[in-house]
Amino acid sequence: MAFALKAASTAGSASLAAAGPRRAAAPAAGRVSFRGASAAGPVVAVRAAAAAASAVAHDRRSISGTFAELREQGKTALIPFITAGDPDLATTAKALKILDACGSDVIELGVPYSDPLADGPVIQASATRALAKGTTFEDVISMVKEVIPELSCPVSLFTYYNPILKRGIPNFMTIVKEAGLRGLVVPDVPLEETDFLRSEAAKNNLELVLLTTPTTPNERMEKIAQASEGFIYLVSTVGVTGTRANVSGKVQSLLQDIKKVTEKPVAVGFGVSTAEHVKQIAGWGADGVIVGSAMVRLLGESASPEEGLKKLEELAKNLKAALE
Ligand SMILES: O=P(O)(O)OC[C@@H](O)[C@@H](O)c1c[nH]c2ccccc12
Repeated sequence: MAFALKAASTAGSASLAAAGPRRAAAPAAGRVSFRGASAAGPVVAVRAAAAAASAVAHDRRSISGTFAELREQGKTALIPFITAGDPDLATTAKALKILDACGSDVIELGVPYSDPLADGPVIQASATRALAKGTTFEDVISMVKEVIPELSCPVSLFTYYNPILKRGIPNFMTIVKEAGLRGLVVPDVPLEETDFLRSEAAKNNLELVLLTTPTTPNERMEKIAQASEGFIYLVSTVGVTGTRANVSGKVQSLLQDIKKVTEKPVAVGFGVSTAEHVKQIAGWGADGVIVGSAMVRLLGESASPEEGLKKLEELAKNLKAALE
């Protein structure tokens, strides 16, 4: 069982406002293979070549470099989140290429985990399916290692703390770096415990993204803003992930509060799913939008992987167009 152990030391994390409902660990079944994933088409190669050519001033493949370039262009980053292994790793590989080809600026790839914090029902169900397929951390890493060289945007790994602790922080960071990943989001690690994580990540050219929420006190938000790398993840609302009809109007003032204390880019996530949402958030001055559940649902709940990928492509194009 890859992810069944709980990290007792991280319980009661103060990084997020609310913890999601808990559920039982999913049984690991037969392994899946990502091999056989075909390239997403010529547009992928064209984009990768263009990215290589423009990687002069900024490190285009780092998260902060990507944001620096976008800021110069006055653009807002599109950051999709998908769960690795749902419906299977071959489809995840294709999804990464499609998201990249559609103009995603950073991709957050979630490692499926049995005891998540703040994952809403859509992402929980997706992780359960991925684990039931037997998806392990090692499988995710092997898939990523093959796919990342074909992408032009940086990929950040989203994982809970336990899979990191289990492997040992320095060892984990080496594995992640060697897979070509450029960032890490670890939602259940409190700020107070991030120093070692950040320094080990930095040794491996990985940026550690921290999260702030509407209930984070100002003083703490400032420390998070100082310590966060790549960008600051502004959680739009209290509660768990999942699509919502509207974006909380509080986001506008939260963005202003953060921007008073830092020049680092700020990306907004939780409940963001439509073209109207991303336009509104971009209009409020956010540097990026993170879209998880809406993408995850399309991939995991479509009649076939092909249909899921097609719908994913439509959504990504639609959101990207809204940000142009
Ligand atoms: O699903 P949403 O509402 O679009 O939110 C993004 C989110 O999925 C992703 O960043 C995420 C998935 N699980 C999380 C747990 C904590 C913080 C963030 C996350």
